[in-house]
Amino acid sequence: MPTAETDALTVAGLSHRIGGREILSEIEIAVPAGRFTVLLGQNGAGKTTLFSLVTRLYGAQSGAIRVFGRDLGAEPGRALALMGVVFQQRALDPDLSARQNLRYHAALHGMPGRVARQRIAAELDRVGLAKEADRKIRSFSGGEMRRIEIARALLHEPRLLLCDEATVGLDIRSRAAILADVRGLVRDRGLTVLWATHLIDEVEAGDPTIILHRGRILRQGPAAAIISDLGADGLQGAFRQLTEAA
Ligand SMILES: Nc1ncnc2c1ncn2[C@@H]1O[C@H](COP(=O)(O)OP(=O)(O)OP(=O)(O)O)[C@@H](O)[C@H]1O
Repeated sequence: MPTAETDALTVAGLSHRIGGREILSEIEIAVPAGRFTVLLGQNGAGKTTLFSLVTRLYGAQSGAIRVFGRDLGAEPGRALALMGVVFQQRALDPDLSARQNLRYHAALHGMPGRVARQRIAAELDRVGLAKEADRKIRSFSGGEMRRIEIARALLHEPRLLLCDEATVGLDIRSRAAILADVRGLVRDRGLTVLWATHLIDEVEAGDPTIILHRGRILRQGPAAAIISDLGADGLQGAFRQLTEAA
């Protein structure tokens, strides 16, 4: 697959087996820079496994992953520095404060103390939690914890943000607020986002959309184009057609 200069993330020929079972098969995707791209798939489609490979939690068994042209296998440090991640499972220490959790992350990225303090203050302020910085994580609501995780993921100023089911378990208002916030980062900062979800109502017509089903990519392109190519009356119908035929 050709790698366009404008691609933030490309994955080519990536397959992954766990315990003899193929979880991902010949994945080929291109995530355009500066856009909000949706990775749409039902539970068990393979979204988290794909994120685990892109973030190097799992070593790739085949294929190539590039982040802004940098090969993840050959230059892991440089490629990973360009990425921020919000995992599906909560990954904050509940007994530490928001500030302490972020400080820990800053240290992992080798940020000098003064820079870390400024960045932590700026990102907590951006998500509206600057005054709550010294509260223990366990005292925050689910939506607030997600906002802290987004602040943490942005601390080292990545160019690509990966979000794995970032709105799962949240009420409708919190879901909408998180989604609007992350879409705003794309619009205002030119951030690239890859947003994994099983929720079709989180997709907008113009979003580059990648449909993953049982470990295979069924379609990718703007959601509106996928719908019209299939003659469907909406993304729900297009998704059903594709997955039923697979
Ligand atoms: N460590 C593992 N051992 C065995 N099977 C696994 C493992 N990790 C993932 N799988 C299987 O791989 C498939 C894809 O799982 P994955 O978590 O990547 O999907 P997902 O799209 O993220 O779904 P969800 O949104 O429910 O987390 C599932 O069938 C899952 O059971």
